[in-house]
Amino acid sequence: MSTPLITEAATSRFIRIQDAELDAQIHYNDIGEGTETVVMLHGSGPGATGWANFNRNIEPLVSAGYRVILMDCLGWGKSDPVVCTGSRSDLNARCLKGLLDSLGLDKVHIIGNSMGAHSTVAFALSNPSRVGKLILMGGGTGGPSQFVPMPTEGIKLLQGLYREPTIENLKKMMAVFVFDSSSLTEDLFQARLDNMLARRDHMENFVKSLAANPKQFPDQGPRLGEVSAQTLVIWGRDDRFVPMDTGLRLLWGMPNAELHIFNRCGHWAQWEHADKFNRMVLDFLTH
Ligand SMILES: O=C(O)/C=C/C(=O)/C=C/C=C(\O)C(=O)O
Repeated sequence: MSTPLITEAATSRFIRIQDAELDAQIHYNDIGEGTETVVMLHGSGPGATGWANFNRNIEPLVSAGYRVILMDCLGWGKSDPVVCTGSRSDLNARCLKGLLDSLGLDKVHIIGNSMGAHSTVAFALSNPSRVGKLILMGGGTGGPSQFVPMPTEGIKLLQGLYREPTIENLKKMMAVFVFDSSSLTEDLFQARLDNMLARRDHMENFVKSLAANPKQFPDQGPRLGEVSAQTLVIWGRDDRFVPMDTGLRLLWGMPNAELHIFNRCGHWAQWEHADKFNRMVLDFLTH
């Protein structure tokens, strides 16, 4: 049976999350009807959303029988604005818990990209019984690289773009974001710019958050050993945002992790190597 055309608009949903510390509206996309659910958490770039980060990865999972949920973190996309003065990884993890509680989902697999991967680890640490398998791409913990000065060139360009959201700064950032920047189309730049300019509050709040707390993604290294979930770590050899040796730290720290490094790949493995990435994810989830 063929999968009907999946669109952002048709799968767009909102939900209110309330707990002792949080009262906010979250936007998410809900696709497919499988008994097993895969949540995808996007990165922290300006204009990033679940849909923008993962649009090449949804259909294969839905066709294979999974329900897919893309959560827009607070401060991105159509979710509420926030100024985050503490750990953004923990904030995203709390939102995810609220979303899963509201949807009645007890246990999910999670794919996290960059900030999304840091947040996946934070969620697994605070809710170990609610995670199935984990896929971490270009992230999983903040903290230093052994080889590359921090902040990296990519993160400096990302922060510059938040401060001055222009097409020129977007193109400068995207040029080091992927290995082969000739794969980036004008349509992609425009969609990103539209996302950014549609939510200037998100852009301004990110800058305020950084000023209040420059370490938005704390080093979770000392606690990695507590994550017992089977984990596939995926990195680009040419990642200029979150260096590849962070992947090695995850591999050393997490008892059930394995690592795949793509050659000729930057910070966006799920997009730059989408077909192989999708095959690897399906294989990892089913075996
Ligand atoms: O500073 C960090 O450790 C994390 C950085 C990111 O999360 C950057 C992500 C960028 C994207 O995924 C994007 O689509 O712009």
